[in-house]
Amino acid sequence: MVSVTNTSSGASPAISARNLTLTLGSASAPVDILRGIDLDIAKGEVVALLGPSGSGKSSLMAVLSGLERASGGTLNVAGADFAGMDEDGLAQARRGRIGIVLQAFHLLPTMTAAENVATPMELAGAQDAQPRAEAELEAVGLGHRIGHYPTQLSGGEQQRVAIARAIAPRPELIFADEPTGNLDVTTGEEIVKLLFERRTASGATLLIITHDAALAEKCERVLTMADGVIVSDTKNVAA
Ligand SMILES: Nc1ncnc2c1ncn2[C@@H]1O[C@H](COP(=O)(O)OP(=O)(O)OP(=O)(O)O)[C@@H](O)[C@H]1O
Repeated sequence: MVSVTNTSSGASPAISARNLTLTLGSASAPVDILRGIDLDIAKGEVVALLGPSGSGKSSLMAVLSGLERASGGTLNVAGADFAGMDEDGLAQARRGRIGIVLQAFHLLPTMTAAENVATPMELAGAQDAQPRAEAELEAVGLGHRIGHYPTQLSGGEQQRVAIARAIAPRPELIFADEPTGNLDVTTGEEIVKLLFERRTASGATLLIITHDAALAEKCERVLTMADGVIVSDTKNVAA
């Protein structure tokens, strides 16, 4: 891997965080999980987030994606002031702006593939949720599976549905937390290829947590965390 220390600062970043902190646990036993994150991610950047288990990767992603409120600092995501919002505000701000793909798929078992993809768009008020869901399922290679329920689909197929669900609303940002963690190596490689293809088609910014060095090499930029802070930030010249 050819890498250089990152020096870019996008004119209009997709994410801008300053001294971001997250403290959880109880009042008598607080745990400082994020300990001062400063980060700018430019629009359209593809960024890998690495680091040992427990270093705070998922916690950082939860805060940046609006699933968790920061305890301190400033955070602007896709033009919205996330640090100043309560949980309802964050839920509203996430809608349509942010797509999330997790290791464990998190599809709703009582809904078909098409319903899993269309429902979030319907909740956001999209009139064309159904045709968009079907088109995105087609694009991830599941056009023949739109009426199937998650239990009728393989792990790789379920993750394709989750990718379609994340991308169909045309979000500005996609967050993926170890999206291949529950898949075998070959299926995982197919899923990464698909995620990158769909990301390229949409132009969205992508932040992906991974333990896979080969996957990190495919990203333009690699952030490494340790003990609640970012300890390195490099650009992959070859990516
Ligand atoms: N609700 C919580 N209360 C207290 N500590 C927590 C809470 N949630 C997470 N932690 C702690 O925060 C630290 C960071 O966890 P996080 O899941 O963000 O790490 P990670 O780098 O994503 O790890 P992994 O690679 O294992 O998924 C861990 O030490 C974890 O135990």
